[in-house]
Amino acid sequence: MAIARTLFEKLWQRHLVDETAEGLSLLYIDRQLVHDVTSPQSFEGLRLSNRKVLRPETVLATADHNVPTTTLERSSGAAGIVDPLSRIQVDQLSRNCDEFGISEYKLGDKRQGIIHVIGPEQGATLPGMTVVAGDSHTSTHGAFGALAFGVGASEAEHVLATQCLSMRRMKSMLVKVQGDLPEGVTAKDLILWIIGQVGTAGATGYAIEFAGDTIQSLSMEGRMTLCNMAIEAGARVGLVAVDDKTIDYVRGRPLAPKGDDWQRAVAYWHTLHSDEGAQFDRSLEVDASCLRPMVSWGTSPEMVVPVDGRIPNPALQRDSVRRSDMESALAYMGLGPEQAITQIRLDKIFIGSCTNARIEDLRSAAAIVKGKRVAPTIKLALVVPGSGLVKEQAEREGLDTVFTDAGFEWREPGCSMCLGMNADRLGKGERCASTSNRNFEGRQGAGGRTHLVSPSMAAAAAIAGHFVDITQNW
Ligand SMILES: CC(C)[C@H](C(=O)O)[C@@H](O)C(=O)O
Ligand code: SF4
Repeated sequence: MAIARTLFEKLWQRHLVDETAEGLSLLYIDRQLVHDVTSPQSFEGLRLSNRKVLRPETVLATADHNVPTTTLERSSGAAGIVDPLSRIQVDQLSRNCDEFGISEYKLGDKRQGIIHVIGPEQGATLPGMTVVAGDSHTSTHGAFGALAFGVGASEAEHVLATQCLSMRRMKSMLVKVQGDLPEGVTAKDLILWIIGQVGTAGATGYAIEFAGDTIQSLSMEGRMTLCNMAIEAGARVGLVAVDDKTIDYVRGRPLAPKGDDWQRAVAYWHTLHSDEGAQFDRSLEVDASCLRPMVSWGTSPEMVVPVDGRIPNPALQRDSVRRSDMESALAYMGLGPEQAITQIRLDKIFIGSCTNARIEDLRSAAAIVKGKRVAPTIKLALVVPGSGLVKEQAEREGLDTVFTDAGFEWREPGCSMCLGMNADRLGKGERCASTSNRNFEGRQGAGGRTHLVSPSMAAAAAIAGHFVDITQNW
């Protein structure tokens, strides 16, 4: 009888080119995604060593981090970007792509968007692939049963030149989630809860496979949200087995295989799951039916509590390192011990990012907002679709008007206020309910305070002006 293998092992073996006695593996990389921030050094390295891109057709690029999101600033393409540094990076990406023969979705192209949104949307990310990008949230693509992870600029350069990457094999961790998520509790709440349990370094060195009936009933969007934040638990890779939902999502995408190739691919993709009895190095079981909407209160994604909870009291923490981390997080966040989460008032709302800017995310936020008004105390409420095509789809469904009628701003696609690299930022001391994935100090702008939540929780906070338990009062 064949040995039972995990999904991770299957993907790894399939791409293994060579192995050294020291435990280094050489992997074949099928796809590289490229954005404006991390790629300049990789292309410069190629130029300096007089190398070409080996298989330019396997690389796909777009600018996302530095792009402005107002229609006005976007109307004249890269040349219209006001901030000189951002303009240079966006411009440079186009020049590099032209020089090395790489296809790029430029500003103004409907296919442009956050790299982790457009990869799956275009069918550039397919089950069974190895996918890399100079970006930690490349873990997102693991939702398709692809081995996907972020790499550094020199590794990205190596892949461009050779299509291969030398690395150490990861260990495998199973996160088995069972039961129905209560109404109003989403994949975002699930992953925030998991990170709260294992900690931000808890899965370092592991590839996490999310499995169980809860994961099977999640949409592809929900699975992407989960895998997106695997990196916030320390894991470079997040994985979900391929099933009919995966295949239905991929079918007909512009870069998906066609005809006989499609039939052959589907037959292979059906093998992309962990075998019965496969051994993991570690495992965790989660009962989804007990979960609540989650809110982060501190400056690390592991600092989370349910919305009906209170901020923990550092004085009750015995570990002195943890206690001082909690104290400094509370000082930065301008919050006190035991404060009820629902009493926290917000200044800004951000619905966007590669974690939660897909069509399903916008639909769930719009369902909360419909017919209501953003609280007058909220200075700015932004909705930033993950791609031009998500934006177009949302407009077809009238979601843009639901948001703008309520007082939200409806923007052009990009990373936006997920990180302070473009014009969308928090000011010093400003507090934001954000659907993104990181709440580090200064992440959304110097001195800005981030609370990570799901799209429906962010939408409800915009209307109420403070956090609300959407499972009770909505
Ligand atoms: C700019 C990039 C290197 C970075 C990442 O790797 O994740 C960014 O996308 C982020 O979310 O912090
Ligand atoms: S949306 Fe945020 S997390 Fe995602 S790639 Fe952009 S900056 Fe990174």
